[in-house]
Amino acid sequence: MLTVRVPASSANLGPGFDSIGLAVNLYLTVEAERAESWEVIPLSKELSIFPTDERHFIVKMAQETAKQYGKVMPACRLAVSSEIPLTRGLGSSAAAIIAGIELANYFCQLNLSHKDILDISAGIEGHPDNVGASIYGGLVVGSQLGADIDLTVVQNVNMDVVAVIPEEELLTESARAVLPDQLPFSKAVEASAVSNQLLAALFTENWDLAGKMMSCDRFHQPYRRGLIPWWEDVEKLAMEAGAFGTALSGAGPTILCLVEPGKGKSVASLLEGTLSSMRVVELEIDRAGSQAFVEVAETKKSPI
Ligand SMILES: Nc1ncnc2c1ncn2[C@@H]1O[C@H](COP(=O)(O)OP(=O)(O)OP(=O)(O)O)[C@@H](O)[C@H]1O
Ligand SMILES: N[C@@H](CCO)C(=O)O
Repeated sequence: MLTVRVPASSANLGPGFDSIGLAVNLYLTVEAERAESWEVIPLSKELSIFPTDERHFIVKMAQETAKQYGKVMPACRLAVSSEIPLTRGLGSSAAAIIAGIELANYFCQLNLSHKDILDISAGIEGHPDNVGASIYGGLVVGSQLGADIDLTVVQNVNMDVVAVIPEEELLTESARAVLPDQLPFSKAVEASAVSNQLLAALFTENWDLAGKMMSCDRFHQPYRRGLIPWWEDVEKLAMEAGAFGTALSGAGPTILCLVEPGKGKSVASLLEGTLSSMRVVELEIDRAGSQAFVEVAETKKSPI
């Protein structure tokens, strides 16, 4: 029995569009064993909308990966559970892609490195922000220039994280459809400077400056505001509650609130009191990234 556990991720942190990602402690878990034919058993209610045979997205990802390496993915029985809400901007699709790749890696003995998994998954997603964070954990900064992908993993960044997760879903595809094809040169220069400044501020723990930069994004947030009518209200409440910055989590509609270390609980409880129609979740940064374990005894798991 193979168990794969992949963390959720919040992409962009505002201005780091398609580049910055943060792994957080909500997990997609897949238990897999060889079987006569494909069977996918959803253990979380939200996952029961998906096909239970080889049309399942995770199966397709496994099969596609195996094929890339000239192998055939053997049929398996998968038990899938997830704490990652779907289509809310917390990287559910990235986690599912990585789970599929991990299955192929084990059952087809592909011996893939983290970088191989990054190259395959970013190739599928089109950007390395969510997949990078889910593979490596921590805060990642990625660049994807054609097929050339580079990623820096930063583990010693410390801040508290609160996510405001609404009932409404928003497909990444729809949130990307409102973005412009081009940015004027002067705007692109500003957008790049804001993103650079955000990272410098986070790394030097200049929280006020980091928060300011999160609100100065030029790449995507101005275009996506119209999709999320309550965004401004949540932003205002979060800042009043003590967050140093807020941003759309990935393509939204979840709002990510970043908070100075130690203050996350109080921000979360203040927001919970005022935002009764949304889930307010205090999260931690996941530092381990994607993990695959083979069951060697009833209760003992060994990392592969
Ligand atoms: N556990 C899963 N099993 C099967 N399919 C999944 C699973 N998780 C995600 N998906 C697929 O990914 C889609 C959601 O991807 P989408 O990119 O729209 O949102 P997201 O990844 O949750 O958010 P974001 O990319 O903004 O962080 C789902 O509608 C479904 O098709
Ligand atoms: N960087 C991506 C994340 C969602 O896949 C976006 O904002 O569209």
